[in-house]
Amino acid sequence: MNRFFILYLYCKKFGREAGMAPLLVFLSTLFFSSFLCYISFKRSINGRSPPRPPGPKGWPILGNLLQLGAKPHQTLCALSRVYGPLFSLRFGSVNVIAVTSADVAAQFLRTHDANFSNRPPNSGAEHVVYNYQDLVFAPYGPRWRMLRKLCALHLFSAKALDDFRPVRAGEVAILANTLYSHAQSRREANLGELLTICTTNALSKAVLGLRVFGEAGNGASDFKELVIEQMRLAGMFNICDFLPWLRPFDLQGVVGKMKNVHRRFDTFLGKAIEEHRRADAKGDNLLSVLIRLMEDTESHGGELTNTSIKALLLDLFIAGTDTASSTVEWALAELIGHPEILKKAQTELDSVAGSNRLVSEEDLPNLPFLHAIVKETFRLHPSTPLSLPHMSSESCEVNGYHIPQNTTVLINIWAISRDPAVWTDPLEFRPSRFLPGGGYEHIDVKGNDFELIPFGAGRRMCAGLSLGLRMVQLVTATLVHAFDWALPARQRAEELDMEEAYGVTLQREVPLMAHPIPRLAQKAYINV
Ligand code: HEM
Repeated sequence: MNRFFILYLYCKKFGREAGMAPLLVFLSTLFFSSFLCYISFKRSINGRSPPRPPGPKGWPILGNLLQLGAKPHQTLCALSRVYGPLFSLRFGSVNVIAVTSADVAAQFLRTHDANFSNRPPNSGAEHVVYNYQDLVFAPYGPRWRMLRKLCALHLFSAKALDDFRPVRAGEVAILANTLYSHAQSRREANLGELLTICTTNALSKAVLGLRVFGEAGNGASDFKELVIEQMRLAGMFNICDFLPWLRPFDLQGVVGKMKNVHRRFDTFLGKAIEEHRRADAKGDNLLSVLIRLMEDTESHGGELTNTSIKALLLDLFIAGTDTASSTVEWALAELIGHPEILKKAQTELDSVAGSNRLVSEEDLPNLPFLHAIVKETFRLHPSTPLSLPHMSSESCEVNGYHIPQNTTVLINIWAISRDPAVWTDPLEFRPSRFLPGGGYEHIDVKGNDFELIPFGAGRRMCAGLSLGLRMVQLVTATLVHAFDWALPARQRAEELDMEEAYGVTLQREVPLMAHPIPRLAQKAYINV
């Protein structure tokens, strides 16, 4: 700015002395208008039109895709040490923003929540869940609202949770009984596998009125394979989602597999709907309720169709089973590695539930240390480390940066809950931090405290939070109360592998294998 002004004065002085009035007017005008242009340019850079967030340079065409590595949540956390808690990336032709601090996450999911309530397009939503007819990928609007309301009322409300309480108790008792027989025959248990069976059956009984794992003759084994295949596909990275001109080629064969899974799911769910219809949809499971509601078009404006019901059921199985079971598996692995914390939790459970029966949901309000263990597990091992992606509907300004329309936003839940600026000794498993006097007793997992958001936050936060949380608390409590745990021969607790494997949910790289050792009276395990 000073340079323009000095030049202007210089021109004025020497021009006048040389009798060059017309030239002087011309030059002064030129310099003055340049000066104004310069000012407005600087303003547009600094003020009105803010810059894009910083970020690593990418490759031509692919952008930063190749830099993500096998564990993108860890890579993005490392990049935030260089570029700060809000930085930009490019995945093929898609603009992406990564967020790694609680404050910035609150700006996206609270201050600008409405603008970020859509999900970016992806092949899974198109080919598996009936072309965005489901709840997880539905565009933010009336249909999404209707599906969310239906689930909130008939599956996740306090009344629905109470109605299905015996179902969860029954499945947890079957799990305890199975572990007891492992103990009797001195077999080690594959915890991940048994927990997936338990959570999926508890959900499928509430949703379809049947146990999809472990019962012959109802297509259950086919369904089991399907759930597993779908989870594998959901964890795969389809490069064509980011380079749309590659779509016709399906380079990784992902779309072909998705279509196959979709067809099989469709047949299974179509049959389930037919059977429920034949039985006049009299049951109290969610599918019966939805079929009854479908007849009453006024209640849903014609939006509830056979297809949207199937899409919703698919969502519930994909979103609601592995999330809960992997969290419990991590909790138990941490407890085996910290025997003094396991002991303290057992003492609390014994004092509330005794040793003649399994712990029940009615006991949960009296187990503060158990709740602290669950929170600490969600903090260190959030089951969806990058949450689900959000997308901006319009361009906007966040934290002084310009975010263009249709930008994908990845909230790194994993990095946020390990942020050393917020958490003391962030990598230590220390549940007592959530107890009174522990420094973090005010923090909850329900989307209000952005330092810990395993279920996300804002309008698109987890629809099944109430059920997921209840299930994780009950199953963890049961494993801790009913058994002591020993690792297979020669494996020492302090050497237990805690490596993560990235996928649709944050699984353990090495499945947790352990020997259950019953610690309650025998009758507690056989009353199934
Ligand atoms: C430990 C258990 C669970 C965890 C940690 C978890 C976590 C999450 C997260 C992080 C999201 C994305 C939120 C966002 O986009 O901001 C989500 C979405 C969702 N979850 Fe869960 N979840 C769990 C259990 C469940 C269960 C049991 C169900 C249903 C049976 C469920 C159904 C859903 C649905 C339908 C959505 C999409 C919501 C929408 O787009 O409006 N989740 N969950």
